[in-house]
Order: sequence, then structure tokens, then C-alpha cells
Amino acid sequence: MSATIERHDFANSAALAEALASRVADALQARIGEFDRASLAVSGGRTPAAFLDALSRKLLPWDRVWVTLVDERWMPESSERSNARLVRAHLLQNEAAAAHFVPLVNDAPTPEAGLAEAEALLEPLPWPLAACVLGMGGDGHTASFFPHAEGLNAALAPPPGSRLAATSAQAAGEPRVTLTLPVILEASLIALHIESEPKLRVLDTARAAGPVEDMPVRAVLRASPRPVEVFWCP
Ligand SMILES: O=C1O[C@H](COP(=O)(O)O)[C@@H](O)[C@H](O)[C@H]1O
Repeated sequence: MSATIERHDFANSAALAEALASRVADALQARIGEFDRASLAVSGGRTPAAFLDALSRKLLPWDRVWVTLVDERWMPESSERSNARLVRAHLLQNEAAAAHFVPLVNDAPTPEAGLAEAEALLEPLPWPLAACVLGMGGDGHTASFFPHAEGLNAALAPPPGSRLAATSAQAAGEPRVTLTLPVILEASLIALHIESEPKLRVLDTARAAGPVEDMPVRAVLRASPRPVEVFWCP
């Protein structure tokens, strides 16, 4: 079973960041042109900072853009590991300061306890996503779909209408909240942002046959209704 991807390769991280920012800005602009509002989900982790900076400088009617996260660690934004903190620092600045940001974490003690409230805050967004920018870990996780995670099945095949799921895995560190697979697959643009040779090898392995539970990025690659656009640099 081979995954459908469209590769965009770049010489370095700065060139990739600019190109990905332009691609996402175009997707947002197209949706706004048609429906007046657009939504975007971005990932956290170490990779996206330069891309988010570049996107923040794009000229768009940002007051018509709703931004949320692909996934989040269940911890306050005061933590260095908070994905929301990354988005506030790198995307919600410059032109994009006018965007509406909807984080996924609330004051509940666990993702399971906070899921209904987080889902309710997502309800007013203009769905489906105009763009969803995924990352990928060296273990083949994407979003918070970690290999053999507790909650993985519900995140990949949720009850109808569920936009969020709670997952936990030793490799994930903290408990997580994540967009569900159907929400990601509905996005008009699904981009996968990866940097380094080792991550490219992980992607090659993920594209080969093998269980989804071992490398959950396979769930996206195999089920995506359109090519997943891979943005890569060494
Ligand atoms: O845990 C996470 O990891 C992935 C990949 O992060 P990176 O640091 O290797 O770029 C990220 O896409 C996800 O949003 C994050 O929660």
C-alpha cells in the first residue's frame, strides 16, 4: 500500500519556511475568497517556529482567520512545551496578530475531563479546515497519534462529529489532546512539514506496508483523499 504524496524539497529551513507559508496563505486566501472566513490548524514541537514566523508576515485579512492546534500537551501555556505558547510567540504577531486563536487546553485536570469544553470552543470555527500543517516525530507519530497510544483507535476512528480525542503514551510525555483523523482529512490542504535526513527515512518507512499502530502517520498518508504535500529540507 503506497501513500500518495507530493514532495516539495528545499535547500534549507528558511527557504522551506517561506514556501510553506506562501502555500498556506494561498489556501487561506482562496477559502476567504469563497466563504469569507477560513480556519487553519498548525502543529507544535521544535520544527515549525520559522514557518510560523514567515506566515505571520503574510498579507491576509487575518481577522477572518481562525487558528487552532493540530494537537497539544495537556499543560498550561506557561510551560516551555506548550504548543499554544509556540503559536502565540511565532504566529500571532506581525500581520497575523489579528487572527482568532482557539487553544485546545483548559483548566480541567485531564484531557478526558476537558474534552467537551475544548470541543465546544472549536464549534464556531469555519469548518472544514482550509489548511492543516502536520509535523512528524522520529517514531512515526503525527498530531498526537503516537504508536500504540492509549486512545489511538478513538482518535483515528472517532464517533461521528468528534473533532478531538485524548491520547496518552510513554513517548508522548504528558497526556495529549489531538484533532481526530477525519478532521485532518477534511482539510483542503494537508501539509507535512519535516526537516532532516532521518525524518525523510522515517517517512519512506511509513510509506511502505506495515501496521498503522506502529507508525500512525500512515493513517493520514493512506486515507488522505488528496496528495499530502510534504515540505522537506535537510
Ligand atoms: O509532540 C509533537 O511532536 C510532533 C513533531 O515535533 P518535532 O519537534 O519533531 O517537530 C509535532 O508535530 C506535534 O505537534 C507535537 O505535539
